[in-house]
Amino acid sequence: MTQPILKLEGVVKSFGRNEVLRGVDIDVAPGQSLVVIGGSGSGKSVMLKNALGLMTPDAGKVFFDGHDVTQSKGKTRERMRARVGMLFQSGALFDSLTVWENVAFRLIHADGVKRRDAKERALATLKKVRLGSDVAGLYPAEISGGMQKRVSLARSIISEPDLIFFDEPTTGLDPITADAINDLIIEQVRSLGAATVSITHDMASARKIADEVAMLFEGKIIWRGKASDVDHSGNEYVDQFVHGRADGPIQPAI
Ligand SMILES: Nc1ncnc2c1ncn2[C@@H]1O[C@H](COP(=O)(O)OP(=O)(O)OP(=O)(O)O)[C@@H](O)[C@H]1O
Repeated sequence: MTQPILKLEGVVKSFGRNEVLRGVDIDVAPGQSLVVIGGSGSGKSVMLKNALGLMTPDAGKVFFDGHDVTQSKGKTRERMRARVGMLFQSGALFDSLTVWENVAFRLIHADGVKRRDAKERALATLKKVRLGSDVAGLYPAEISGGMQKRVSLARSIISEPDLIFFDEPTTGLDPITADAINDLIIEQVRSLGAATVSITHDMASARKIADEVAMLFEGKIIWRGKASDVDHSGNEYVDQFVHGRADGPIQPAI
């Protein structure tokens, strides 16, 4: 089997008595697209943060391209981050920077690329997500939510990463704009040949962008399979979730 680009092995994370992750095992092959589904508060973001190194697991391991990065800091972690892109929930753009400065942020501040060259690359990347140079000089507050997501997508792909994390990429968008974002994600991820790990509540998005779907429930991955099998998984938890039923083994989070 090909070496996974990302692998979580028995990852455990608690906050006080709240045992959020209770042994998460998951791996993603290069170029593959995995979508992790799960209810509100099930620990999807915590899982992502542990994978990215923004949180350290209490137990278990995180491997990036075969290297154990669980405890890595400094240069080793930076080397991993250089190969990873991230689209945060709500876009997380810097309000005080223009669109192109947001897109080029990593190039200027981490990679030491000259401002002029970084701008050129930012403009080329914005073009890939169908945003013209007229938008590049605007501030995030001056563009729509759908455009902000496109800017975030451009920012996540500018370094041509091998692995991209998408945290709720379609949240807050109408279904048509969400679908256009999904199309852009698929197009750009394919052209990079990157692997992706996405977390979402949006089943339309999951169905569209995933090769495989995994479900997180009570701190563990309880099902994993092809996206095309998600409607007949034979798992009552998955079934309840994908059909959005309040009745079933999963209790609504209210
Ligand atoms: N830094 C933190 N300190 C304490 N508790 C935290 C922290 N981060 C997350 N949690 C807790 O971990 C649990 C899982 O949260 P998480 O945000 O991962 O859920 P989620 O599945 O991403 O939810 P949603 O789909 O609603 O975004 C919650 O109970 C949350 O309160």
